[in-house]
Amino acid sequence: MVSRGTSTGEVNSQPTRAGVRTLVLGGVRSGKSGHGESLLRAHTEVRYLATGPTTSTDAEWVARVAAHRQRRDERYTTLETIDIGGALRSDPHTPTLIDDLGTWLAAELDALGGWGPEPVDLAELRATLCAAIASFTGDLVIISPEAGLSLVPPTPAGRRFQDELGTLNEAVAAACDRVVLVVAGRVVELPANAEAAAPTPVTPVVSSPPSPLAPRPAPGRPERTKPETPAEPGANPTTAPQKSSSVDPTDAEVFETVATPDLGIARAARERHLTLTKPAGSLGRMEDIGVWLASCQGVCPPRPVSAPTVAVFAGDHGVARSGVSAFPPEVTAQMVANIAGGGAAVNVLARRSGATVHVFDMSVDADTAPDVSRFKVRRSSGDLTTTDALSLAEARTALAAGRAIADELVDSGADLLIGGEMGIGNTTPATVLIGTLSRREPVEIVGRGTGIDDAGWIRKTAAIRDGMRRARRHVHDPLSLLASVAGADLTALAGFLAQAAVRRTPVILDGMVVTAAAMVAAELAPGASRWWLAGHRSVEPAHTIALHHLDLEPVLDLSMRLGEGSGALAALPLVASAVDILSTMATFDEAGVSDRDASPTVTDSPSATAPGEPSPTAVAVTR
Ligand SMILES: O=C(O)c1ccc[n+]([C@@H]2O[C@H](COP(=O)([O-])O)[C@@H](O)[C@H]2O)c1
Ligand SMILES: Cc1cc2nc[nH]c2cc1C
Repeated sequence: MVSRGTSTGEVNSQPTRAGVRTLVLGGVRSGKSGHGESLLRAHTEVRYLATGPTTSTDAEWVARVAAHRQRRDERYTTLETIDIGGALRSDPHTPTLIDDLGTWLAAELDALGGWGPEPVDLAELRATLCAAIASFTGDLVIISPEAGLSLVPPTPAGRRFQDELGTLNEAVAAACDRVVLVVAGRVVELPANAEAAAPTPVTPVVSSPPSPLAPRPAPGRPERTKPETPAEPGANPTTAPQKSSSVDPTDAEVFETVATPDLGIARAARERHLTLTKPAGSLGRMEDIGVWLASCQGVCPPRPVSAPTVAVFAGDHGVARSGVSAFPPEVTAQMVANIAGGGAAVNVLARRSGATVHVFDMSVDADTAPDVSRFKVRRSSGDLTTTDALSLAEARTALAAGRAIADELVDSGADLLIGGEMGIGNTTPATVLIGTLSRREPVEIVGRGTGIDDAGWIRKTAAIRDGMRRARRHVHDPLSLLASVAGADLTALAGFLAQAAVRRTPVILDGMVVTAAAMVAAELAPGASRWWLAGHRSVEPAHTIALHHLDLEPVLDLSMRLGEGSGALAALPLVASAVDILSTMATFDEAGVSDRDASPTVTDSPSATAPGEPSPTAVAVTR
């Protein structure tokens, strides 16, 4: 199939460039600086090039500078300079924020005496700056005022500034990978050219909120977000799963707005916990889990979990041929047959909890049973070290398949979903995704997967390094990222996890591989992670980083590293118990048990005992 839109191929003429250069335009108080800072939030070290003076006799200016500084944290090193070209050239790697080009231009005009009637030629200055931007290799965010939307200024100096700034912005935009416009805190992606700006078949278009997790299309792709689907008439919008929509692959990466689990119900569940016959908080995290599930169901007390359902996404990966796993790729197809036959760990654990297991061959390098392969995208995904794992069209097909699977399972009554996976070599693409999105170094995050030895670990680290080098340029475009390195199984998983959230269905995440897909799903469908519970912490080092990135605390930490959905299933009995606690445990009133702080109230009876000796007949229990 021919892909549409952007290509995931090698488009950068400088193969060592890993960063993204973004020009953030906006008016005064538009939110442009805050948005620019959010783009660099994942970095532990950011250089801040302040183009304006940080001290002044102008108290209002000092207050503005202080407000900006307060928003930034200790990760920032500030360099006050107007030689921003020189600063970029002297360190072209460290993630850098330039704030902003307007003050830089004003300072340059000051220095050149450019405010007078004689025009000064800034072409060389612009070209030098743009060359420095073009050769910058790290993440770079440049803030600049969009002054062209105001009236033509009444003074020659004002007109000079507005004209020069417009010309400068256009030149800098051409040197950047992305350009966004911030208006009233809303971020609009500006397409690279007229062709890219042409209307896409997808409607409607709404501007996305300035969430740091909001999907950020690649340069040239308009931002597209579907509005939340209205609930069925009469249905409680939080208790009724959203209606299923058949997912067209051409539209696969566009998700409806994810609703928030019901906060009112969460509050009611928390209050109910206080009435149950136990000291407040004594069931620890089990209490939180019950509250979470009640808020997902939109009802308190929650209904028992009645149809937990596991979907195992299976696929082979070209990279597995390079000795990155302890097992040969043939094991994927063999294990798919084992799971379909009910003999794998996932089946055993599911039987214990009454869960149903489905296995889906997305990209196994062999023929599998027809019912298992009905969503199959291709035989084995490409080797991520040298080529795109999928074409963009295949990635869309896989994403749509994952979404359709979530829809099918929810429509057939699943009230809790578990994503699992099976695929020899899949910890390599999963680690590449986590490393890329969390901006970690490969050696920090490489684990031993199925149990590779030291030589295998070295090969795997090199493969992850190569994959991350290819993936980095797609860090702001989840679909391209999936196509570039994830493969069909992990892409389908991402679609499945995001769609479950759209359908307001709670999910227990499994190990590192599933959580890697979840990180991309959270980019595709901001807010989806509120519908997810982390079942366990796998021994893979990347898993801890992924959980931290998603702000999820695992239920179990049992040193597991199997995959298949096993860690999530190990947590399922606890989740079911957490629900039962809220729904079937007796309250203090029902059981006639005295609550804490039940202060004895002595009656007016003349026969009252001495203070401190309450008699059973004379004491009324208060709560
Ligand atoms: O998800 C995890 O935390 C996890 C950790 C280690 C191994 N796995 C499973 O092991 C397989 C991938 O391991 P490997 O060494 O072949 O990349 C794959 O089938 C996964 O289900 C999964
Ligand atoms: C046997 C086997 C079972 C698995 N289940 C998930 N990943 C696996 C990897 C292997 C090798």
